[in-house]
Amino acid sequence: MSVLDEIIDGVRADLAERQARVGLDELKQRAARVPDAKDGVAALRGEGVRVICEVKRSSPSKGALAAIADPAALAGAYEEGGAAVISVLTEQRRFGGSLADLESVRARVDVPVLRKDFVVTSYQLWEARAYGADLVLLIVAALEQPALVSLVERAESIGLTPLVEVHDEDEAERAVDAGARVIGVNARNLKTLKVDRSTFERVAPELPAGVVKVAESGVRGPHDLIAYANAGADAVLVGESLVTGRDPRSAVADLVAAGAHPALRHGRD
Ligand SMILES: O=C(O)c1ccccc1NCC(=O)[C@H](O)[C@H](O)COP(=O)(O)O
Repeated sequence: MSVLDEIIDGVRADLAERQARVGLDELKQRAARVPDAKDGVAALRGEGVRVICEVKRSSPSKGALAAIADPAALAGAYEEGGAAVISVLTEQRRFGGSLADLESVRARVDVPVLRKDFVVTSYQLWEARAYGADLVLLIVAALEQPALVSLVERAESIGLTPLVEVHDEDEAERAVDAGARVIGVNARNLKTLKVDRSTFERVAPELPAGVVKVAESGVRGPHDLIAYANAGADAVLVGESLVTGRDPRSAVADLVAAGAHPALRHGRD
């Protein structure tokens, strides 16, 4: 069984438990009380390379990364450093996240918030909205094409911007066919968990000009952001190097400054 399959088995078990506790109607009522979602596309497109900063406690590849006692404070530091979007991992078993993390981050920051999880049903989209997310991750490798298409449409219909994650050219084609407006190319191979930064430069040319292109994983500092930007990235998604470094606010500020350099504009759409 692959790591992805193992993670999804756990996600389905936890999901069944939550669905037994909170019905869909109750979730929708809660979502109706949350302010309208912010526009994820607008947040990720524009001058400079946008930086998506992740609240990441642990991971299947590295185990425990950081004891994040106050995810809202960390997200606040990211926002002060210039983050365009805050990504919150809500998967519990392998990443140590929760919907409570999402809710507390949402209450703290003004920038859009991404629910990063292994979404397999529309119930999880309603959860994302009910806990204040503006964007939601959909992983192509985790979904058959009809399910992907339906989740992209449902996410958009309830105001969420789907960030559709791919790992190769075939998945990129599926994401485009599903109507994704924001596509993330993840450099982390889900079978080996190894990061290969060249994945982005190989896959990104398959994506249409109008799509927002996000380079995910493996950003250790400004030099990696610059390399991704030169390969066409509109935004980068950064987790580990921010939660394991000493000063998240200044680390984000350094990334944002590197991404704002005028020379980078020539390599991007
Ligand atoms: O991080 C992992 O080990 C991992 C394993 C299996 C599926 C997903 C995984 N990570 C999710 C991510 O996509 C990253 O958290 C995100 O791109 C940030 O990457 P990094 O900056 O390298 O922490």
